[in-house]
Amino acid sequence: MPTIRVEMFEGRTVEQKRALAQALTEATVRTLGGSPEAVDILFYDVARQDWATGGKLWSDPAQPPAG
Ligand SMILES: O=C(O)C/C=C/C(=O)C(=O)O
Repeated sequence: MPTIRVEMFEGRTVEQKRALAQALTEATVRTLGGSPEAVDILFYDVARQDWATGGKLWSDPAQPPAG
């Protein structure tokens, strides 16, 4: 069964997660076939202090551009 992991910043509402789960499930069935009951969606809420991009934590204040 397809299992889709969604890692995103914490703070999304349960309504947003419900809507995203529905949309991802529909897209998966449309693309791969099978039944919606075979699709699992796992949500992982990540704190901004636990996520870095380009070597910078998302919880840290943005730096002004150099120059
Ligand atoms: O919006 C989120 O929940 C996570 C976003 C991450 C990024 O925008 C990124 O890693 O660049």
